[in-house]
Amino acid sequence: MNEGLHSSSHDSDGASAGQGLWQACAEQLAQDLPEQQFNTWIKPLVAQVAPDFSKVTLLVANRFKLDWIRAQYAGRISALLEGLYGQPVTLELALAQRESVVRTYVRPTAPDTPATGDAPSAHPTADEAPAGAFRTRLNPALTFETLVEGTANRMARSAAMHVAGSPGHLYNPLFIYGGVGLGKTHLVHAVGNKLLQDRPDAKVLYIHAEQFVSDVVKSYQRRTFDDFKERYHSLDLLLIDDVQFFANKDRTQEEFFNAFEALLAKKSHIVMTSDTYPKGLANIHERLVSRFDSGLTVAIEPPELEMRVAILINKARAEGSEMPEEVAFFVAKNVRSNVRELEGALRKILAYSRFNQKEVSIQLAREALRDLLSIQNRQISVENIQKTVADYYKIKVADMYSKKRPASIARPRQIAMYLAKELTQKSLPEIGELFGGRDHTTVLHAVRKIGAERQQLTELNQQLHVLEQTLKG
Ligand SMILES: Nc1ncnc2c1ncn2[C@@H]1O[C@H](COP(=O)(O)OP(=O)(O)OP(=O)(O)O)[C@@H](O)[C@H]1O
Repeated sequence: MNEGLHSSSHDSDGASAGQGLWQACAEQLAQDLPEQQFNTWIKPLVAQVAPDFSKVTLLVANRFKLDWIRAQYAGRISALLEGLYGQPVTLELALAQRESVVRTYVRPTAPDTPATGDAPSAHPTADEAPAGAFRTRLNPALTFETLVEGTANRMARSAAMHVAGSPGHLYNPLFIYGGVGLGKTHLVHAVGNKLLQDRPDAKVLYIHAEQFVSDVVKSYQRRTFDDFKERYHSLDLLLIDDVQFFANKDRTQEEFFNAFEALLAKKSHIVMTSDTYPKGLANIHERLVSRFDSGLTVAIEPPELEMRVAILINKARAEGSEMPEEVAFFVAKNVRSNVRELEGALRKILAYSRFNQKEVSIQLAREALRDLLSIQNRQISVENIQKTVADYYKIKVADMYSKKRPASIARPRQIAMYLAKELTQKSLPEIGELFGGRDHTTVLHAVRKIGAERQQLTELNQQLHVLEQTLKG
């Protein structure tokens, strides 16, 4: 399988070990990716591995491939290398001929342009895409089926589904905004994929705003504006990602305004994403901002705990692995910021599990994520215990202080008191105070009761174990 994989090292001593690291990574990718993807993008890569393994440089044949690998695979490769080696590995992508090293696995960076100028970006344009491969630029893997629903994205998702089902009617334009890695790109691809599934002849284009800027500049340079207009104005559905990148690009904004008006006039649909709501956009013409806001504007929020757990379990399954719920809970509790980070954590855990041939467990997750967890270096507080226990038993945090007595609430509360005594330096009266002003004897009773039951009941012991592991990070 690996005959086509090349590897070289900066010195001959490290050569075979370096080769081993890259080959192990590539073998994993060969298993994880569809064969065609692997053969097209990964197999031709030449790896240079630093003797101490701290850095892997992948040499890529051309700019287009480099951008694509950076966008699609760098995060995954990086996590795999790190998982295999057990320590951070810097990943770089460089052009093979010129060896000019390009920074990698970050989001596409904004072109370095003067405040009012438009300049071509590093993205390939539609004309440069390999024949047939990226006509719509849709990623077929990003569908509604693979997008986990939760409170955080419910409104955006249902509006997007509506648009995919009957484009050109309600919610035009649809403007989706939210922080990084929350699934905006995924959602817009899902709209395109769904529409194409129902109407394979529909003209759909997904484009990142930077690519649009680049297209505008190129058509100015080459005087091919008619082609440009023909391409954009004839679409049935335009999906445009990260429109905040239009800031200060005057000509681009003008062309986008024209395309926008043309598309709306012929009842084509426009779906846009941004990191902020329309009025929060800086350096974008007022007439454009008011157009952005003229359909439906919806936010995507950071996913809540249960959604994060569901995402982890689903994604692990999609990778052919089962992630036990308690492990997903542990990871979701510790990785909160966004879905991209959650995916990164999952990849690390799966790579670590495969490489060490160990089953996925909390202990393994803790080892695989040790850097991430040590950064957090969290101090265990009573509030944290109350929140974690409430999440775990699906009760409200407020019930930790309330006077309610049903067993479904009283028992988790006792468990939280027990953990507070066990994991913090607080005294019994202090803990009682933090549990809604309860007497210290109530706390003592809970501590003794749970401590004794833990010896008898395997299930309780197991639950406490999960909670302790989660809290200790
Ligand atoms: N609800 C979800 N269910 C499943 N996967 C999700 C969900 N939300 C996000 N993801 C995944 O998380 C990753 C990051 O999402 P995406 O690229 O869509 O984020 P984004 O909001 O566009 O971020 P950015 O602003 O950085 O471009 C993707 O791999 C996406 O498939």
